[in-house]
Amino acid sequence: MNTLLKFCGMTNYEDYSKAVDSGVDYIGFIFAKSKRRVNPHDVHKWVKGKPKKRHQKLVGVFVNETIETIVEVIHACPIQVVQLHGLETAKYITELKSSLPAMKIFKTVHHKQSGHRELKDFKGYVDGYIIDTKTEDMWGGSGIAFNWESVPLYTAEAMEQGIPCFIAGGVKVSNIKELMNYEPAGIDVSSGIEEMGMKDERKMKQMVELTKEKYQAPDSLGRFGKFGGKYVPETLMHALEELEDAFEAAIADEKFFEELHREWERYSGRPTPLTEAGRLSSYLGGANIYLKREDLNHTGAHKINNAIAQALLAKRMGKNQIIAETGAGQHGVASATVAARFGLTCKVFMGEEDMKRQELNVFRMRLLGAEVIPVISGGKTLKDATNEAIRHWVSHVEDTFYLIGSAVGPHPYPKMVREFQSVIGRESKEQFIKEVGKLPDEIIACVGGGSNAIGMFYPFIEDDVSLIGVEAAGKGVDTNEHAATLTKGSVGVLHGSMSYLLQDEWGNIIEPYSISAGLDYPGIGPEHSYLRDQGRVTYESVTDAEALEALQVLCQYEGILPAIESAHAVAHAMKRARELGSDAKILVCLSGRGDKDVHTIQGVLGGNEYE
Ligand SMILES: O=C(O)c1ccccc1N[C@@H]1O[C@H](COP(=O)(O)O)[C@@H](O)[C@H]1O
Repeated sequence: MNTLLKFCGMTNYEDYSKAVDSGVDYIGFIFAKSKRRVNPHDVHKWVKGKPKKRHQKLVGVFVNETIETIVEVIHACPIQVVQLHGLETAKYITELKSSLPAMKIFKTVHHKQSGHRELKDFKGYVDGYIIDTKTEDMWGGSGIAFNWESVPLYTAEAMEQGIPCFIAGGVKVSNIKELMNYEPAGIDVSSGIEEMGMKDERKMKQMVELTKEKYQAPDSLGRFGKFGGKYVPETLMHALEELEDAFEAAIADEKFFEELHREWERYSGRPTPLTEAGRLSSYLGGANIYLKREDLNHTGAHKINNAIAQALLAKRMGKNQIIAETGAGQHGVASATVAARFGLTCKVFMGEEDMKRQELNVFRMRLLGAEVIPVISGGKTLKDATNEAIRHWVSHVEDTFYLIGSAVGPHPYPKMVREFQSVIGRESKEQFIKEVGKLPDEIIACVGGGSNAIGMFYPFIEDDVSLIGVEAAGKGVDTNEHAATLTKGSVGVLHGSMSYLLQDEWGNIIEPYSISAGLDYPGIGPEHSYLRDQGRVTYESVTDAEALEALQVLCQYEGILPAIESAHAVAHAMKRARELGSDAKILVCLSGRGDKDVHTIQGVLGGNEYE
């Protein structure tokens, strides 16, 4: 579990700059009476001189200050969190919030016997707590620790309120591990990172290292252990390097994210809701199921998250033509949509078999102005469409951006798609903690190439949560008609990266099968192969019949028609809900809606039983 870390009391540009470089989550400035007190105009200059990293938040610390002064400080420098370190009351906080409605407020509670009860007074008023030692003459920054045996009580109360609780007071490199045994959500340090009145770079780095259990994949070559990499013709190497540079520069650029978030919010409709499936859960009689509603995105699935981001990247790189491959048609529709939105031309490669299964989506892509190119090689499905798209890219690499729709392909695509789809997991985490007061026990997502799953899992990878990917078992994993790559496959190279594949003993791809076009892929994103081998994610499989049954149950108990792909995740969640007790909470990524599948479903179920 990752512990949040705050470094407080920066008094000069050098110290602030070291804190930014350390990667710490929160950086604090003292605006109260203290040897560390700073002037907001200096803070403004320092931050302008060295912008913070995207995930970092700047905190202003105040003690029993007037609201007018806090507002003045906030207008003078870019603070995102106000830390109230004195005797401020809930009434005072309400007034402060009416002057600064968007501001996050952390309240310090000074430790005393049963101090955790005091947190109840601030329930609903604040966004986080700091627990610190009070000495006779200092409100904070004393370097003195309190008895950490009380830490779990504070943490539990804050968890119940769905917000983090930081432990402060006398934390040093030498005792931080001891504190971490009490599992605080966050740690706040000021004097413990100082050496002769200045912040010490080495101490900061050590603290970050001691608190973060970092999941660091892929490596600089794009490898997730032995998986991933770049297995492409020489002609594409330069294009991939150029793409990697552009992607890394974009994700370090706040402006790129500002534009991306604006598009996600105002064009696609993010954040998507978290829906408690109450009737479904009661029907199953076990765990509570929650659905992350990616089906409510513009164009009906999670695919648009990544398509918007890659299209913005294409524009940034000055490439006006995009190409895409599609199986179910959802990524094709998403690509055609963003091409229209951003004024790009779009060619979509689609297997002829999939074109028949997804006739309406083909029409929709054409309506959106895209050219849909039928692929007639191989099984005429997603693998063949991807082959054809790569072939086209090789000969048009100068002005063409290949917008890959899943976490597959050569580096940097798996990392890039994970980054852009992680919005699913980040939002879910925040929503779940807010609504349920803790993290889910299990998270379930369907896996074809694996983009909705990795987007959902990645932000939870270091948390104590079970992660389950669900593959398509088609007519059964013991038949020849399935797409269960991780359950039945072996390691090989496909579409530019190493991963598990469905292949015969000579390395020829075995045609996959699933009722859902989106899961009908013989490979899987390399990170899923890695996570499976590491044992961090468990992969299960669900048959066509089980998925269709789950689809009907979700329709009838919740009024939600899922995509057949997503119904695989729902089917496994139904199994698990029955196995787990009623205290358990399951989060399912409902990756897309089923309108596109009505024709297929009707074909299997017949039209009459629902009259
Ligand atoms: O650090 C200060 O000078 C300070 C002054 C007034 C209020 C709060 C202050 N700092 C807070 O104290 C703790 C950490 O202290 P330490 O690690 O024991 O030195 C932290 O919450 C700071 O925000």
